[in-house]
Amino acid sequence: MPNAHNDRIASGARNTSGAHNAIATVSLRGTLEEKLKAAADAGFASVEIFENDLIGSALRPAQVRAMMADLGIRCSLYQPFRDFEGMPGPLRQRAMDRAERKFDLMAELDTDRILVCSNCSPHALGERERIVDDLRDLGERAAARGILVGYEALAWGRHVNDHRAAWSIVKEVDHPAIGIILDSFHSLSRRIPSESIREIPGDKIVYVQLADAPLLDMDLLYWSRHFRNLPGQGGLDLPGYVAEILRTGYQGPLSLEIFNDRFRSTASRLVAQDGHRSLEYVRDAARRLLGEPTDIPPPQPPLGAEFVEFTAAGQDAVRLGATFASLGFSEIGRHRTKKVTRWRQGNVNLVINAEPKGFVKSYRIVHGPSICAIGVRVKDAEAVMRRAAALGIRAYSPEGRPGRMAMPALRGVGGSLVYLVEDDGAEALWAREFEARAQPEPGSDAETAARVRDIDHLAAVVHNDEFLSWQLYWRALFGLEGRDANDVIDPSGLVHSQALQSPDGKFRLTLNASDARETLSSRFLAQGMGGGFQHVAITCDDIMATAAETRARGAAMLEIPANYYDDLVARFGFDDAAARHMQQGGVLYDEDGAGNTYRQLYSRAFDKLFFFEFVERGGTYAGYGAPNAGIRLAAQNRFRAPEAVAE
Ligand SMILES: O=C(O)c1ccc(O)c(O)c1
Ligand SMILES: [Mg+2]
Repeated sequence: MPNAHNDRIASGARNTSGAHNAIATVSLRGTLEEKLKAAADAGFASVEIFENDLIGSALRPAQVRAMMADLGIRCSLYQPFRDFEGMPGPLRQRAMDRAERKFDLMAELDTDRILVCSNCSPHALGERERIVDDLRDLGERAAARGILVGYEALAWGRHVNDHRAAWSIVKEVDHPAIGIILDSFHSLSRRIPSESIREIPGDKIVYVQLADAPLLDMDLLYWSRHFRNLPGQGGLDLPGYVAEILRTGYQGPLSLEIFNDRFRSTASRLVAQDGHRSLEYVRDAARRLLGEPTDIPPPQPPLGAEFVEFTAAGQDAVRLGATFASLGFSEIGRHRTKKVTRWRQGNVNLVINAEPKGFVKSYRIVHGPSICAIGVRVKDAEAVMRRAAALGIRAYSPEGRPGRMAMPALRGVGGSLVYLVEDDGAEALWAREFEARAQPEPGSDAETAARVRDIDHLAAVVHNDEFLSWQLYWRALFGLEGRDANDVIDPSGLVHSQALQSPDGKFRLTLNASDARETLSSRFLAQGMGGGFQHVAITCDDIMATAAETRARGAAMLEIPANYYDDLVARFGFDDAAARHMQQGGVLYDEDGAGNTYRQLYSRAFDKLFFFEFVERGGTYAGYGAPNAGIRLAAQNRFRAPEAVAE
């Protein structure tokens, strides 16, 4: 063998075979140049070059190689090589010739690994002996070039569609240049137990591709080509899968191979950054499953929401305060040095920040009066900050004034902030930062409103492009779990909704996104210039009393139509008087079938930007009143500006 060639392969193998993060070019939007740049910028050490991305590129392979060298990344896999094994007659020779041409190309790209996916051709023969012979022949050719071939079972392969079958073939081929490629989508979509990976020695795994996916009942090929997403964004057990791979001793890259229509239209920088985050998350989660040491602190689910901060100045701040008061909140504190007030009811803290400079001012200019930050209670804020840094989540520090922060903060996905409040230090923090105002007189509104308790959940409306980013952020950093996913019917289109919550249910979020241009979610995004928190749901002990009190204080509450209450009578057997009473209060109702109940009441929106909900949970009701969401949207829709309605 010529030495120069061997050295090249050896150095290529050295740089691309160690444990690192990789991404397939098919996962990213844009030209091949844009994809490579986005991957490098996000911190990936290597890429899988997807054949079509190269074929469609104006760059010659040598130019691609030079560009990768400039960017400091490598090509760790060339893929896919299709319809190879078990071909009849002359097609077999064609497949071998085709492989030789691709090996030439791989030398130009300076990559030493190729993916052969199981044959999908109608011509493919299923005879095992022939398949084994073909792969062995390919192994000889690959070995002569210093190339490693990985055989991947596509979930819809004609004869081989299960990694256990692929492994049994590779084992029989028994050639040093032939190994297996594992792809989590193909394995987990078919519900193949991940423990089966224990049969495979780590050094026979040539490459590992990872993708999560929402749990859909769908044709495998269609599901795979359009709905894959990043580990932590779907419903497959990626940590369990990766744990089994690491257990084999596999030392190669973990690589994202995400076929997803949305990713193809989202900025490649965002997908690449999220992708890197998702791999850090899944590697860490897998190591924890194995009981191995990890470099980063574990996810800490928030113990609750300590406060919600609104940015509003001047007359907006005055109107917002009046809105809070009408909902039963009292102003109980003023910041010692800033134009910030603290409002409280039960254990719920709302903050109005009217500072004329800094982050809150910029946020206000862009988004209008809005929720610019939330404060979450955690046990150990410093550990959360370290985990965030490892996941590429930026800390927030006010320009030029580091160390002046009362509590640490992180950038959220949409640009709002997430403050971390240590659970045992919350009261001391408020006392230090805020001067208390006179407490309300006994018997005042604030007293009767003491039946109000805590923040039940926070709801965000986000751009469709960012819907999965938000999920990854909250799952990877804080260990939230995905719960109800719903499609809600808005009068102007469909809204996707996803609930996330801490394992103990103390901290909950719901995310909403819509593609339709005129849904309330979409109009919020247009009006508020981007995604963010849109509503705050607050628990109370007696929602009928809260409904009466808010109205008595003149709060603008959302009216629910009479038809809804006729339907409640029909569905749940309420008597008419009870239904009319609920109608007067604008109270919506749901039951879960096990006798647990949910009652909810909405305020009108403030400048069409955000609103409040009171909820009374009866028993262990775990949802968010999903059957009522469409009713609420229809009611809010009636308050659209007349010119918008006339469109
Ligand atoms: O959908 C496909 O054709 C395809 C190709 C290559 C892969 O690695 C894969 O997982 C799927
Ligand atoms: Mg694959």
